[in-house]
Amino acid sequence: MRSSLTPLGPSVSRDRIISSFPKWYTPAACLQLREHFHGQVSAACQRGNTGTIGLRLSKVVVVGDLYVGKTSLIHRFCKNVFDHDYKATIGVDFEIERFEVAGTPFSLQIWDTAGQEKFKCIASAYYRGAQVIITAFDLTDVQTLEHSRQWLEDALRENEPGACFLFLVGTKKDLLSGAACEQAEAEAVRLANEMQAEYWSVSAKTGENVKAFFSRVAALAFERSVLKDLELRSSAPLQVGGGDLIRMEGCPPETPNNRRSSSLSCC
Ligand SMILES: Nc1nc2c(ncn2[C@@H]2O[C@H](COP(=O)(O)OP(=O)(O)OP(=O)(O)O)[C@@H](O)[C@H]2O)c(=O)[nH]1
Ligand SMILES: [Mg+2]
Repeated sequence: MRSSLTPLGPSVSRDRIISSFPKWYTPAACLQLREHFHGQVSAACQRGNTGTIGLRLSKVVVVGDLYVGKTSLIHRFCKNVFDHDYKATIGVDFEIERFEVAGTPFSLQIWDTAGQEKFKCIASAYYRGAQVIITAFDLTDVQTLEHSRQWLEDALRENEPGACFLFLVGTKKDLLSGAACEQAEAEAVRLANEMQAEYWSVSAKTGENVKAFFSRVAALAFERSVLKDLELRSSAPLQVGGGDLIRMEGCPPETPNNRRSSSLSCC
């Protein structure tokens, strides 16, 4: 039986349907080398036993220096557009992107933050509760790669240790080729490994790797959400509706030991 919990609104477009697990960009810096969904996740999806995953938004935060192309990357993916003119992001902005992963509805809320120093305090207020942190740098500007570590540290400070998937993304791939591109990527892969992040090179201008990258983000975030949800439901007292409003007769009263941990709640 499939889950009856489906989000409101129109169904997802065909290019947001992820049926097989998307591959990494390079095995030299990737979060996991599996080519299939986790067995428990596949089984849960087949049975329609994915709880409220379809109703939730997973938060993705994109950080990095000004002018590296954060907004362009998000707009290429969400709107399939590219603008040559630079318009600085003021504070934050977000897009919601709906997917169907392994037959289950799943949504990402993608936060675009400002790289300009003067807006940093506004933007950093939105780092909390991220399930994915994407640190973007410009492949043609090594300084922006050097600053990536600081951006990541700032974003991680607002989140629970180990709660976020980390990605390091080199932008403007269309501006580099040959040895220059290989060298920039090699340096980035080194840093990605130090940061325990997955590395991707993309171009918002040509669209190269943009869809593949966000599909990978969505699949990893989805998988972790389903696993967390299964874990919570297997340890929670029997409830109707998955909430705390209605309790089945005979269930023990809530105690500090059986209360749901807030650190495990939905991101
Ligand atoms: N050639 C090329 N130019 C790009 C690419 N991505 C972005 N740009 C250009 O780089 C400039 C900055 O892009 P934005 O996306 O506005 O940069 P941002 O990181 O959002 O900047 P802030 O909002 O100030 O933090 C713009 O002029 C874009 O057209 C790309 O993939 N290739
Ligand atoms: Mg921007």
